[in-house]
Amino acid sequence: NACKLMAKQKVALECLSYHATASQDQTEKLTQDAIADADTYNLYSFTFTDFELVDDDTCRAVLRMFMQCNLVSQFQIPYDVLCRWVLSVRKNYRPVKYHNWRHALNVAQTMFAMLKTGKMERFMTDLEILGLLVACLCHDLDHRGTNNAFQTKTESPLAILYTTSTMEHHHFDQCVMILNSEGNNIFQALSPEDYRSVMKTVESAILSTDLAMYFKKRNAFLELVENGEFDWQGEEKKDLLCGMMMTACDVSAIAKPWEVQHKVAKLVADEFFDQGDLEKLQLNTQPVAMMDRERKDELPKMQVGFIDVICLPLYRVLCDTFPWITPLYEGTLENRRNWQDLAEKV
Ligand SMILES: CCCOc1ccc(S(=O)(=O)N2CCN(C)CC2)cc1-c1nc(CC)cc(=O)[nH]1
Repeated sequence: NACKLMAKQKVALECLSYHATASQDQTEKLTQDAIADADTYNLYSFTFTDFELVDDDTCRAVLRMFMQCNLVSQFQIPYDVLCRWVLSVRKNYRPVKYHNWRHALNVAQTMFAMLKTGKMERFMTDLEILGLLVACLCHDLDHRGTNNAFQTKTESPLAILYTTSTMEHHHFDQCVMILNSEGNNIFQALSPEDYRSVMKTVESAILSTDLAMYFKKRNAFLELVENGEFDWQGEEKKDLLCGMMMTACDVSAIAKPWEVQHKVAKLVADEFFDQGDLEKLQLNTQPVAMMDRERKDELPKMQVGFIDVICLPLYRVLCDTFPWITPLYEGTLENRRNWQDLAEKV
């Protein structure tokens, strides 16, 4: 009967989440590890890159960010629970070429730098800072290297579950699954009110990483800035600001020093081309230009378009209000010059 089926599903989910989370000995090892200071990982810089970090360093860098924001003591997160949770989040990223754990780490580090070096933390409560870092680390969980359109076209189970922002809803689901797994609930000491509030911040932040949502929110955000908004308090304004910050972090590879941007763009392109191959083979359809490896010579021109349509307008409006994040705008402008040079050469 239905009751029995529900019980079976609950057991299956618990079993799945057991296998989806970090092992006890991995957790114990990380819990014992000494954590280097923030400058060792270059965490306060907008030119941070993960390239020279070994996998275990990436987890230690995350622990360092949580400690620098004083989140562990502020929200009484048991340290072993935080270690297990970081390892479980890493475990639930797939080894796809771009949307993998390293991308999540880079997005979280940019958020850390925007809050600290960019001085944006002054507009955020500690609970919002906790929610934003958790959202960055979880925002692409279990990404398969294919986009929302591909889920719809292939009638994947995810597209049947969620018709809009398909992947982003799945990423949030995965975030909740990990938090609900034994020994992984970093929010366990929060009051029911704070728990509800931080989960709202995490859900809204993860869903705002769907670029389709970004275009909608950007206009409303622009209006606030043009009307001279300055305190950003109040749920709706804060939600808009957090959404813009999430997109700014999500695309921040575009602002990195050229050799970093160039390498990351190749990872993005390789993942897009893999999807294009799938569409040609599985769907027998012609992929869009950015996913068609036969049109890779148009890549520099597409990057200039990406910068002009998505990145520069966002960084410009954010820098107008929060001038200390100008390195993101300047880095993007520099890379526009580099991509434009390559586009003219072809
Ligand atoms: C590097 C390979 C080519 O990469 C791109 C090509 C085109 C565009 S686009 O702005 O024209 N646009 C975006 C919205 N789509 C719905 C339609 C196409 C963006 C990128 C791109 N995206 C990311 C984010 C994953 C990172 C990055 O570096 N480049």
